Amino acid sequence: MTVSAIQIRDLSKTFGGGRSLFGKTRHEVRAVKSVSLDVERGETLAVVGESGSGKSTLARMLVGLETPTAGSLLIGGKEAGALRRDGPRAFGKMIQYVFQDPVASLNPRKTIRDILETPLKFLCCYETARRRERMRELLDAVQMPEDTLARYPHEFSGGQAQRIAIARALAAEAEIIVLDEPVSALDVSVQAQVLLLLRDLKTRFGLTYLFISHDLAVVEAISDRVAVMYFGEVVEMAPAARLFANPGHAYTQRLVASAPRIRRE
Ligand SMILES: Nc1ncnc2c1ncn2[C@@H]1O[C@H](COP(=O)(O)OP(=O)(O)OP(=O)(O)O)[C@@H](O)[C@H]1O
Repeated sequence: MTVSAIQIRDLSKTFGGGRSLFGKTRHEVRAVKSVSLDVERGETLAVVGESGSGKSTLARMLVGLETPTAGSLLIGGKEAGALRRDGPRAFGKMIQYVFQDPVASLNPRKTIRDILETPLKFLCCYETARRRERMRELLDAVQMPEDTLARYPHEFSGGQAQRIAIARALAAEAEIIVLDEPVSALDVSVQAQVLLLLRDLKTRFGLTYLFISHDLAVVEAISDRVAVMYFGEVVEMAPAARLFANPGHAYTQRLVASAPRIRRE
């Protein structure tokens, strides 16, 4: 039996509630409500929904940036908490995260060499020569020139910076990458290039993507299956072609009806 890349069961996250230090009742937000889904190895599963539907909270729980209130989460068949207790190295080799704002996600005081070398030192390549070789391979994979290494994040456009952030995520050779609105901050023409790159990398390295987006045109261009979130719940889950041709849930129908379209190659 093949093990799913990610297995989520009844996962919930509630923010707030209880009382503040000063005794005031804190407003409770149920950001994610009992979500269950599997991400199969080698697929791109998109999680789509409008702002506030809980997509990012779900993604952040996957990579340990938020702690679930309830439910279970298996990554590569292993319980996520146990995997984290094995240490950041074991966890980082299983799953990586790419943020929406590429420039903000790269430390402005560090050169790209430092940014790429840190995970390599930590996760895999203990020899300097091997690290140099890996950095060249990583830049080549994201189609950036070698002189990128000596420069700083602010010297790059948003699209270039996102390529560097993707290279950093690839450094650990993790099979699963969570991409949280990775092209939302980019111009439409640059979006298309980065989406093509992501598709190429997925095939080349046998990656699995969980792709968070509010943008249905982007989702249609990249995903194999789509989960639709609405007020913290997954209300529909279907292969992308079927969902766009024949949306089932009333909310999905509204989303699809109002979205512009990008054609698949
Ligand atoms: N740290 C937090 N504390 C309190 N409430 C939060 C926190 N993070 C998220 N929320 C709330 O949880 C709900 C879901 O937010 P989330 O960011 O997951 O949605 P989203 O679909 O990713 O939207 P967006 O695309 O705008 O980020 C929202 O109501 C949000 O205000």
